[in-house]
Amino acid sequence: MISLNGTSFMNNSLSGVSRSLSRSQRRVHVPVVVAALSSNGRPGERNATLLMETTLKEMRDGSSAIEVDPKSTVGGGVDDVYGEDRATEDQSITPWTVSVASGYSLLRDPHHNKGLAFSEKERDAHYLRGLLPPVVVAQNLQIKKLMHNIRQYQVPLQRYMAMMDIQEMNERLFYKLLIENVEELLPVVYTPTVGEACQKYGSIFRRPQGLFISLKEKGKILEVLKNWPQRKIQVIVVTDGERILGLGDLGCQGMGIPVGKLSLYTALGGIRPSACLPITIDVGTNNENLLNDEFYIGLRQRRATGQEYAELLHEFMSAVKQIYGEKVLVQFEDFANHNAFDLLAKYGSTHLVFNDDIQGTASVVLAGLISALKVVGGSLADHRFLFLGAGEAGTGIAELIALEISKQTGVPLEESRKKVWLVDSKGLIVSSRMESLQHFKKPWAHEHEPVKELIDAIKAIKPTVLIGSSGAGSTFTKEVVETMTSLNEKPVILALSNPTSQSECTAEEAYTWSKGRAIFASGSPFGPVEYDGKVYLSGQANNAYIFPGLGLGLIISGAIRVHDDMLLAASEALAAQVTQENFDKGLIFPPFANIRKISAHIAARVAAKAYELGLATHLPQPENLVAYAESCMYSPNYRSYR
Ligand SMILES: O=C([O-])CC(=O)C(=O)O
Ligand SMILES: [Mg+2]
Repeated sequence: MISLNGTSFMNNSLSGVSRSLSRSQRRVHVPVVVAALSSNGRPGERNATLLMETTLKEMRDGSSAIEVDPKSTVGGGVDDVYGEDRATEDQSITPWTVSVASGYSLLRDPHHNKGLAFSEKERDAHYLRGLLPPVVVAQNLQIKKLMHNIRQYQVPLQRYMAMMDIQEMNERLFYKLLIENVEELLPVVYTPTVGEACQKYGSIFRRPQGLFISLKEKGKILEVLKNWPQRKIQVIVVTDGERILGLGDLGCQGMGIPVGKLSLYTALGGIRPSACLPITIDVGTNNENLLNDEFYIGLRQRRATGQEYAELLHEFMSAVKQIYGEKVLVQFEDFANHNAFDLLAKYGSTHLVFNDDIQGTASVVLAGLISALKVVGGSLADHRFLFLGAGEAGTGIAELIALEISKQTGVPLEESRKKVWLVDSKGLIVSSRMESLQHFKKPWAHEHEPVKELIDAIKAIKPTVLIGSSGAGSTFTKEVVETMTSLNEKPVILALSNPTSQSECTAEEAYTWSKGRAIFASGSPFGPVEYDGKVYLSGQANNAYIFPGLGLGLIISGAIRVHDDMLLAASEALAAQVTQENFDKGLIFPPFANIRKISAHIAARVAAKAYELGLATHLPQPENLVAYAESCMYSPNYRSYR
């Protein structure tokens, strides 16, 4: 018996656990939790807030509050126990955790709460009697009710807030809702609404999500990471908020992005939620509006740069590897160009890192192009590509196109790059500008006389494919689209900038101005367009197709590095999922409704590449990687608590 503040604590539950565990179960890392009992030791009066220091420390290694019926976990749900080298879920290990929660706190624990779906037996076993009204409802009915409620909100931000409330209240319900209504809810929890949520994050802020690491935490980042309740992290999405979508510097309020991206890692890629960690690094903001906004939640100072910035990021990257090991995937998201390329180059050879805006966008767009060519004809090498925007997305896509052309034709990369031209704010990137170009633009400085305007670059280069990646809205004007249409029977036009307000043109503009001839896709979603009596659908060329499956592939193979060939493999896997039926509707991407299947195929191809390149550590390689990827996916169905 241990005494703390005059209250007695006994570790009855703990000994119960030890007795119940088989030897194989003990072999895995079972989080040891000592339930705090009141002086009379009646478990009904357990109070999770009275846990001892040491217990809390152990809980940080990944504990939960509920003993789960193993029969109810098939297909996922083992988010409390983990093996050493397993994928996202471990079905070979009987899940086992110890209850530390009172019924009251159970209802407030989003990882385990089931609301009205707690069965009669569970209500008895977990001290829930009286805390819920008598009715017991199925998860499907809860979904039906919530969808009905969400549809009542006309304002997208209200829908976003409703979804965040559900996520904070009942995690499994949130994910089931999202998975089963993905096409309707993706624009709510993700692009475009998440952009508005970040802009207003200070005002709508209720409960913190994710981990905030600011300059104040310099020298203490390892300790900060230890404050996060889960230790077995598989994916981190981190931003410093400097370039949130096409909305610019939103400082600390960029947190909405890692939170949104990670909810897609789970919903679309099946990574269990407890293995996902959203992080915002706050080094200040140069956004005057935010600095003067009384509701701003971040550091009220201008951005740290140079050595101060590099040191904080380095401490972060080192701490992450120290605490989570070398197989944790760190996804850089929405960093400004000048840092994004440097971070990827600096940590690409020592950490499992991935930049979604450079590599994820590149991979999804390459997939779109591979499938567009089935409609337009020719091989990649037969086409000419012109970009508006030469930042992370533009140069990232350009490079992947060139790599794929070289792979297909065997010509050197330098030659393949000549098929690709980029326009930035100063005009066409040409060799006479070489001296003043940022390093990531230099490979694209081809021989040509200077051209200032996009429209003149189109007339000079005569591209077959036009890609917008500048973050500046309404730049594909009527004249731009008409010129592309005069040059091509089926011009491929991709307006990638996000959110909707920053899109280079709308779907309606693309179809109307091209007289229905454009092959169009956009970064933010657009609804169907009717032109001349025909309905045109447009795909969403968004990295959400790629990163969840890519992440799953890296995790199941235990990959230790991301390699360009994995991005090419992901593109090919995605393109292979586009059916004739999709093409007939004008789509060059498959519908998001099938995204979990798509992610499994992407994961399988990425994992296969990891094995082929010797970058996988989970050996032996599973025979059927698609089936294996599917079997590792988190299921949001409720588990039964004994
Ligand atoms: O978040 C999105 O929708 C796509 C993306 O990475 C960006 O625009 O930065
Ligand atoms: Mg992004």
